[in-house]
Amino acid sequence: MTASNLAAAPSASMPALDLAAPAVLQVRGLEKSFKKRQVLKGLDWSVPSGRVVGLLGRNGAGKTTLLRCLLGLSPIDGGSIELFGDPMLEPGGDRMHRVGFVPQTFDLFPWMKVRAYLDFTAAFYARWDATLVDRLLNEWELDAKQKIGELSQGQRQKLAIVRAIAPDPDLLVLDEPVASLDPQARRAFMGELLALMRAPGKTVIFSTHITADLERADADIALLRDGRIQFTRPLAELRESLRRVVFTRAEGWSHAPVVAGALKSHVQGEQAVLLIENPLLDSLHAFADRENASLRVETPTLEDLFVELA
Ligand SMILES: Nc1ncnc2c1ncn2[C@@H]1O[C@H](COP(=O)(O)OP(=O)(O)OP(=O)(O)O)[C@@H](O)[C@H]1O
Repeated sequence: MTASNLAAAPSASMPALDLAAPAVLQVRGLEKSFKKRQVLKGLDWSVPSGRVVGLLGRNGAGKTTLLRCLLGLSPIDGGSIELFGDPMLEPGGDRMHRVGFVPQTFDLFPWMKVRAYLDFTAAFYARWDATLVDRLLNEWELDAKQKIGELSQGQRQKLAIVRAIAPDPDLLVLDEPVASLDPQARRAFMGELLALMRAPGKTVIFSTHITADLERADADIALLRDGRIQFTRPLAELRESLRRVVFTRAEGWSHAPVVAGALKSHVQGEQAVLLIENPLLDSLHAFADRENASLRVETPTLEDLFVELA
């Protein structure tokens, strides 16, 4: 059997994102190591303006490291980063008025009260939406008079989000922004985020393990694996094109069938399981008949995709 007789449309034909849109972020050959551990291995990434991008990757894949490097918060060992078309060499500068960042943990200024902290932060920004701040404090039940050190982890995360959104950033970067939020707050947050950021020219990049949030956001999915971004594609497009294909036969499989367009395959007892891009169903059925196997073709959930690909 040859690869081509089972399926067509190899990965190289994957339609790309709209690259005509100006890139907010252009990363080339990014390298980053901690001592001998190389975390980012010549990573290339282009994020067009106006997208909501979910950064997926396993624990330790390097998501936090990447986000920190992008914003100049962590020095890089090689490659280049352009933010809004200019080289990113260090944090700060005028450009930072256009960027909001929500770190994974927020433990600054524990002695400050919420209101004082927000007023203090507002002074650094050219734009600051005080009306939005008051509305979010109210809706997210944050007490302006409470000290930050007395807030729960989830409340701190909400505060960090308010602080990041208030300057009306053009690029919002969030590192697992909803990990500490309860489902209600998560839903409200995602709604708020999308309402604010689904405006022309606004871009959001957020890392998460919660695939339901990516679905709610109808985000583009960027997969970080082996120190590189493997792809960045709209979720709807992934759903449309990827299928989980299961061949089953009693005598099992010595190895998984070789199929063009297969992104991943493994053998599990009687089953050979493949994740295939744009499978040709007639060819798959013919192969199953020849091999005396049954065939099942499923549309994977995003969680399935994450488990298979990450
Ligand atoms: N300051 C540091 N010093 C040494 N090693 C580090 C440092 N920061 C991160 N690492 C290592 O770099 C790798 C990537 O870590 P990173 O936190 O970026 O992963 P992640 O994808 O964000 O993980 P998670 O999903 O668990 O948050 C890990 O192996 C981690 O141990």
